[in-house]
Amino acid sequence: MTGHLPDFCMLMVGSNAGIVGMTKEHLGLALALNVPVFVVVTKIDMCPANILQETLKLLQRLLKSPGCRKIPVLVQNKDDVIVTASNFSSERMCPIFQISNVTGENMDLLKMFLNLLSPRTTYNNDEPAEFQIDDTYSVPGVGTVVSGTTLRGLIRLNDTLLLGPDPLGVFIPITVKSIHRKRMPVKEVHGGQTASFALKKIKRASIRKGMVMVSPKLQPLATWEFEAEILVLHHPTTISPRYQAMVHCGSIRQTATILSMNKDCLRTGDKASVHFRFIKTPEYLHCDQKLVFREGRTKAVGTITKLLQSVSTQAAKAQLSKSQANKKIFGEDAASAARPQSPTSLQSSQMKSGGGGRRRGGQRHRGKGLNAATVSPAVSTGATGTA
Ligand SMILES: Nc1nc2c(ncn2[C@@H]2O[C@H](COP(=O)(O)OP(=O)(O)OP(=O)(O)O)[C@@H](O)[C@H]2O)c(=O)[nH]1
Repeated sequence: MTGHLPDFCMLMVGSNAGIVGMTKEHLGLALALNVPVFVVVTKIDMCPANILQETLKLLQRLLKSPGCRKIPVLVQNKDDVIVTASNFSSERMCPIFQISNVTGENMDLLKMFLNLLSPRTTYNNDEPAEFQIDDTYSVPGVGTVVSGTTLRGLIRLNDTLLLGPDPLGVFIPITVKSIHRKRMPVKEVHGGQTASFALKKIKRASIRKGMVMVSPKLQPLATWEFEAEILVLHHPTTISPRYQAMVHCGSIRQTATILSMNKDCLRTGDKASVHFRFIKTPEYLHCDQKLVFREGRTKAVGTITKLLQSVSTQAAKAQLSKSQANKKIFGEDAASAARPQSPTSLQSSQMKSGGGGRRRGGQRHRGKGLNAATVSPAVSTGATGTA
C-alpha cells in the first residue's frame, strides 16, 4: 500500500465469511493513507440471503462508524455506477458491489465502474526522474536487473541516473542498458509506470529494495533520522522512546528506533510527533511521504515532517576514500580496498563496534563514528535527546 502508489483500493469481502480481521486491517490502512476505497462483496451465488443481508448491514455500519465516516452506496444499476464513479475520488462515497465470479452476476456493473475511474495522480514528464526499486534479479546473458515504480519524470534508454543510497549513504552513477514493461522492451517509462531496467557494471548484491535511481539534478541525500507525525492505530500497551518497529515507506522496509517524541508514551488512538532513526542503513526520504510503522499487532501510520540527519554524499565519499587509504597503509590488497563495503560486511563491522543489530536502546545508534563523520552540516541534526 505504501510502495505501489495505488490510486484506489478494492476491498474484497466474501459474503459468507463476512467482515473478518483482515477486512478491518486493510480498510484501516487505506483510510489512514487516504486511498479511496470501494467494496466488492463476492460469492453471492453461494450465500444464503439472510447471511448476505447480515454481511451488508455490518459493512454499512462499519463504513459509517466515526473512524471511517464514509457514505456507503449499494450499487444496483448503471445510474448508481455513474454517480459513484464520478464522485468517487473527491467525496466520502464508498460504493459496494455484490458480485459472483461463478454466475457473473453484477460483473458488468463492476467493470463499468472500473472503466469510468480516472487516475487520481497526474505526472509531469519535465520533472527530474525518480524510480523506486522493489526487487532485483540476475538474468543470464543480461546481468543485473532492477524492477520497481517510476515515481516521477521520464527515464529513457541509456540515461545515467544516481543509484543509492548504499550503506554509507553514497549514490553512484549508473546507466540504463535496457527497459522492459510487462515483459516487452520499451524506449522510455514515465511517472506512475512500473518497469524493469537492466543496469551496466553493477553487482546485484550491492542493490537492495528501498534504494532509488534518481536524476543527478536532484542531488539526492540519504537520511538516518527523521521526524514524523504519527497516529497509533493499535498497540496492546504503551509505546515509549527506544521502541523499535518496522517502518514501511514507499518500498523501504527497515526497522527504526523511536529516539524521542513529544509525549511520554503513546497508546492506541494517540497522535504525536516522533523522532525516528533507522538501525541499519540511511534511506532516501522526502517530507510529506506517508509511512506505516508496525510490529506484530502494533500498527501506526504517519507522515514524514522533517528530515534530520542526512548523509552528505561528499562527506560519505571522503569517508570511503579515507578508509581505503588506511587499508593500503596496512598493506591490504588494493583490489579489495577499492571494493565498496557490502551491506553485510558493514553490518558485521557495526556489530563489532556495538552499533547495529536489532536491539533496544535508540541512543546507542547515535554518534557512531561512521555517521557522526558523515552528517551534512547543512541539515539540522535536530533533537537528539531520548528518555
Ligand atoms: N461460488 C463462488 N466461488 C468463488 C467466487 N469467487 C471465487 N470463488 C472461489 O473461491 C476460491 C478462492 O478464489 P481465489 O480467486 O483464489 O481467491 P483469492 O482471494 O485470490 O485467494 P488467495 O489467492 O488465497 O488470496 C476459488 O475456489 C474460487 O473458485 C464466487 O463468486 N462464487
